[in-house]
Amino acid sequence: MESYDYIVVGAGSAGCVVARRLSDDPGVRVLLLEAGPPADDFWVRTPAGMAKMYQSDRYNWRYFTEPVSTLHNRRLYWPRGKGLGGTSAINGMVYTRGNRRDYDHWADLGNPGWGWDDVLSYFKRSENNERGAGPYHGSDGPLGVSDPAVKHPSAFDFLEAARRNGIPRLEDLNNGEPEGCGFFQATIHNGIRQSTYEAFLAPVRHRQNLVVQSGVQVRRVRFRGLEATGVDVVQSGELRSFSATHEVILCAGTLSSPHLLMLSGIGNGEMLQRHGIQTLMHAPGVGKNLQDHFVARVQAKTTPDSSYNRDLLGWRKYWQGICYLATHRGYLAQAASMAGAYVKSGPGIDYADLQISFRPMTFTVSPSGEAAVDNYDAISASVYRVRPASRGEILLRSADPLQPPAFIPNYLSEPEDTQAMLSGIRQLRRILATEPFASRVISEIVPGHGITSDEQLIDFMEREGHCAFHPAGTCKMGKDDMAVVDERLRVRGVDRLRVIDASIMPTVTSCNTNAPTIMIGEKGADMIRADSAAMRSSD
Ligand SMILES: Cc1cc2nc3c(=O)[nH]c(=O)nc-3n(C[C@H](O)[C@H](O)[C@H](O)COP(=O)(O)OP(=O)(O)OC[C@H]3O[C@@H](n4cnc5c(N)ncnc54)[C@H](O)[C@@H]3O)c2cc1C
Repeated sequence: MESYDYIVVGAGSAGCVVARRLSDDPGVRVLLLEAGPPADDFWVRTPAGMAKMYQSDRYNWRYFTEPVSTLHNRRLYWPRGKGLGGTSAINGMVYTRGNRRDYDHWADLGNPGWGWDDVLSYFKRSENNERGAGPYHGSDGPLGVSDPAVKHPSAFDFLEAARRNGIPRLEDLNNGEPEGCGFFQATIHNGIRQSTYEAFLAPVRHRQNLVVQSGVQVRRVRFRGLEATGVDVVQSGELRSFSATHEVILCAGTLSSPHLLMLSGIGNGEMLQRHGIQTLMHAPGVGKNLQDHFVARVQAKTTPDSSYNRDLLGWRKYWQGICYLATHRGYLAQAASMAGAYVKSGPGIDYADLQISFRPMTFTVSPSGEAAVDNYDAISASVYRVRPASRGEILLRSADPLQPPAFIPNYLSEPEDTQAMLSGIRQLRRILATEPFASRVISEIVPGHGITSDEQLIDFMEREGHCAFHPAGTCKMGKDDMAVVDERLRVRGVDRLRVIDASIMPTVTSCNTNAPTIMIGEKGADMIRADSAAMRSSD
């Protein structure tokens, strides 16, 4: 059996960072296993390619939730990256960190070392921000972060209208205390998407001590007693195993890390038994505490100069293509949202609990799955409650590792989420109806002018709302009985096994989740190295 010091499972936002940082030490041998393919084609690297990635058979697991009873039993589409870079290779590239109080709260929950002052250095370490280094930013990390390639005039007007609604303009939405509006930065460098593969791993692929294997699906973790010793995999239809002399590290993401734990006998004992899996460790928290951001959108038809839809249609689309190829700028080099705001849903809220995003364009997902730009001039803005109260879960459906588990998100199951969203939609509409933005709007098309009462807006959310694709929390870090990992991200109750990805968040961050997950990867790798050094010195 091939043997390595560390086996990292899943080459996504966190996994590529962990593999890179562990392999910085030439004395250790690292194996990174990824179920999906290499993801280095033109459309992965080109920001506008996100439209093709959205339902790609090749780079996307294309999951669906179970019918959501609070949303008229709709099954929501849940894209997830599959390939080197994972979801960072298909996401919207918006670079946000949330609020310092998110992390201070993690520390208060019994996770020393995770407060904002502790994690800030890891955000900075990962980052190569085109604005240069500063108190909140780094400039010599692997991950390129940049301002929008084009700042559209209607985005400036959106921000001015927000300001006139009492939302202050911020130069940096990642200052740890965003309460205001501004332009989003993006994980794009010189017009190229910064998947964590592109940023962290591609530059070090030549390392002798780093082996990256794509097309390898891990089926379960192997154990000797309560000690993880390696993994069983399927590779090209064949079953095989790899051994790890130091540790196995699960970085398979919020939807798959708990699944792998269950398949390995770590989970709710009763559920495991029902599927014929022998319980190694009864851990009732595995798959619980699922949190996600639920989104409502407002769209409006606008004057032609307010939207860049027409720049992506007809002959102009080819012109944009030529500009992109020549300069790596223009509308093909944009992230999913251009500008946004963090606001409170009501007077009694401690800190901003709504994120608003604005884009001077619109698209429709066709039945074939491709997102196509609309052939009229329009803008889109959306809002979600960043700290939802609703909790979902992931349940095992089968002992067959190739069958996905059941995803039960329970969106809007807590009335306070619905109330906050109502406030969000109303605030968003107010901004769009304020000058200088107001005179750009011809008519609202979604939800539509007639939809104004609470009842109508709730019905709209239940029928049309979707998710922001930020599931987190299913292997939460903490000390209580439902915690799956401790503050050093070690799976509680067993040895030599960690989880390092978005699933360890005890509460989802008040923002998009890619940058926080990269930070978790940085900090997790650091802890592994520190623990290993401490062990060597005590030998
Ligand atoms: C469409 C979309 C848009 C988004 N937009 C943004 C955005 O603009 N900004 C932002 O901050 N966040 C965004 N996100 C969210 C963000 O990208 C994710 O939170 C983040 O990438 C999660 O990282 P992760 O490491 O936890 O998991 P992932 O990046 O999903 O990595 C998990 C990896 O493990 C692999 N894997 C799973 N199971 C196995 C197995 N059994 N064996 C081997 N490999 C396995 C998967 O194929 C995958 O590569 C978006 C997400 C989506 C889906």
